[in-house]
Amino acid sequence: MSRLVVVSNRVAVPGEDRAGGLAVGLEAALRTHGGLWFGWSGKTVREDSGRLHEQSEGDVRYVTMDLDRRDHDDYYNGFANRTLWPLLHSRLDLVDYARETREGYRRVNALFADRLAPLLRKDDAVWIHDYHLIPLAALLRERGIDCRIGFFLHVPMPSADLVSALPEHARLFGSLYAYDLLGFQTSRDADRFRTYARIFGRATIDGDGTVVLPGGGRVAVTSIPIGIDATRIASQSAAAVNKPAVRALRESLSGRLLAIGVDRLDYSKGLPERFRAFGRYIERHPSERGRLTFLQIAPVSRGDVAEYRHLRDQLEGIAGHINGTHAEPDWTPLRYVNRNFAHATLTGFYRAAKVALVTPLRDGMNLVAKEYVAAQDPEDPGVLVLSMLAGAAAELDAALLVNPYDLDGVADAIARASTMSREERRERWQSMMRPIAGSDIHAWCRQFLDRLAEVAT
Ligand SMILES: O=P(O)(O)OC[C@H]1O[C@H](O[C@H]2O[C@H](CO)[C@@H](O)[C@H](O)[C@H]2O)[C@H](O)[C@@H](O)[C@@H]1O
Ligand SMILES: O=c1ccn([C@@H]2O[C@H](COP(=O)(O)OP(=O)(O)O)[C@@H](O)[C@H]2O)c(=O)[nH]1
Repeated sequence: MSRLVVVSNRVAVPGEDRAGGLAVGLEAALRTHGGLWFGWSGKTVREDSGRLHEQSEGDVRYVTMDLDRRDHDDYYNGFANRTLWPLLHSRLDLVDYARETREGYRRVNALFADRLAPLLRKDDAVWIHDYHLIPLAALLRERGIDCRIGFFLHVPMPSADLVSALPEHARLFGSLYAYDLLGFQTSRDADRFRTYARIFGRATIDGDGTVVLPGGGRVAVTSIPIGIDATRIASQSAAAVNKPAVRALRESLSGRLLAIGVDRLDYSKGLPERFRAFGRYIERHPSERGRLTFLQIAPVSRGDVAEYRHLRDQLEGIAGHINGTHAEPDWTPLRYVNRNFAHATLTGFYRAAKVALVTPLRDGMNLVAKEYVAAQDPEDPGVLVLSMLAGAAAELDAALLVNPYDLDGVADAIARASTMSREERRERWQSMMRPIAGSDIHAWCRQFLDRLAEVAT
C-alpha cells in the first residue's frame, strides 16, 4: 500500500487543540491510516520562512514549516482569508483583492512545493486540502513530481458567475486541472465546479462526471461529504458527564434547558443573525420566557483580519443588548464565551444541551452539526436546528432546517425544538445518525483514497 501524504495549511500537531473542522477531521483520518502530514507550523517568525520542524507520534510523521510575517500576512491573512474565503462563501462585498497578496499566495505555495518535493516518493498518494493550496499540485508537477495527487475543497464551491468576479480567476482555478482527483463536500459543489470548467475551461463532462479538457487532459471530480469519528464522540460524550466543566455547566442552569452554539468567530457562521433570532424567540414566545438559556461558544479566529475584529465588536454589542433587554436578576438568557474548549469537553456540553443552533450563512460542511447529534443520549436526544445553507443539510434533512436570514423562522424553530416530544426527537435523531455513523471520517478518507488510486491507474 502506498504512503499517505496529507498537505494542509492547518496541522493538528500533537498537543495543539485549536478549533477548526479540517484539522479535527484529518487528525482522525491520519490516526488510523498513518503517514506524513505536511503544513504550516502555526508560527510566524522574524525571518527564515520555510524552516522545517519535524516530530512523530504513532504512525504519523509531522513536518511543519514556519512562515515569516510578510508571507503570513500576504498568504494567510491576505489572499486566503481576505480574498478567497469571502469569495467562496458568496460574500463579494467583503472580498479584498490586491495583486501584492495574490503574488504572496503564489510565493508561499511555491515555498510549500520547494520544501515538500524532496520529501516525496514516487508511489506516494498525496492529498492536498483546501483553498490555501489550490495551485500546489501544478507547482509540484513543475518540480518533476508525478505521483498521484488529489485535492479536497472543504469550503463551498460557488457559481461560475461568482468565481468570475475574481481577477485572473482562470489562472488560479485552472490550476486545479493539475490534480488527478478533485473532491467536494456536496454534489452541488461538484456540479458547480463542472459548470465552471465547462464555461471557463472549455471542458466537456464525461458520463461519470470527469472533466475532459480541450487538450485531452482528464480530471476526476467527486463529492464525498466529510464525516466525524461518530463512535469516539458517542463514547466521549457519555464519559464527559462527570467532567468538572460539564457538571458545573449543568448545575449553573438551575433546571433550565440549554441551547448551544459552537463556532469559530467567523462571519460565515451567521452569529449576529443567530443572536437576533434568539432575541426574537424570547419576544415571539412569551409563554416560554425563562425556560431556555443559550450558550454560544465562539473562539476567536483569524484575529489579525479586520473583518473578524469588526465581527467581534458587533457581537459584543448585540449580546449586551439582548441581555440588557431580556435578562432577569436570576436569568442571563445569552452566555457568550470567546474561549476555545478541548474537543472532549465540548462533547459533554453537546450532550447537556437540548437544542443546538447551527445556523451559518454558508458553510462547506459544519462538523459541529454532526458532532452534536453523535453526542446525544439515544434515549433522550436533543434537537438540531440547522441552516439549509450548510453542507451538512444535504445529509441531515431530519434536523429542523431553517433559513438563517429568516429570523422569525429561526425563532419559531427554537420554540419548536425546545418543546418537541421525546418520540419525535428520537425519530429525527435516528434518521440523522444513519448517515453520520454510515459515512464517518474513516469512510471519507477510505473513499477518497480508493477513488484516487482508481483514477491514477
Ligand atoms: O485554520 P483556520 O483558519 O483556523 O480555520 C479553521 C478551518 O476552517 C475551515 O473549515 C472548513 O472545513 C471543515 C471540515 O471539512 C468544514 O466542516 C467547514 O464547513 C469548513 O469551513 C477551513 O476550510 C479550514 O481550512 C480551516 O482549517
Ligand atoms: O472551542 C472549540 C470550538 C470548536 N471546536 C471544534 O472545531 C471544529 C469546527 O469545525 P466545523 O466544521 O464546524 O467548522 P470550521 O471551524 O471548520 O469552519 C469542530 O470539530 C469543533 O468541535 C473545538 O474543538 N473547540
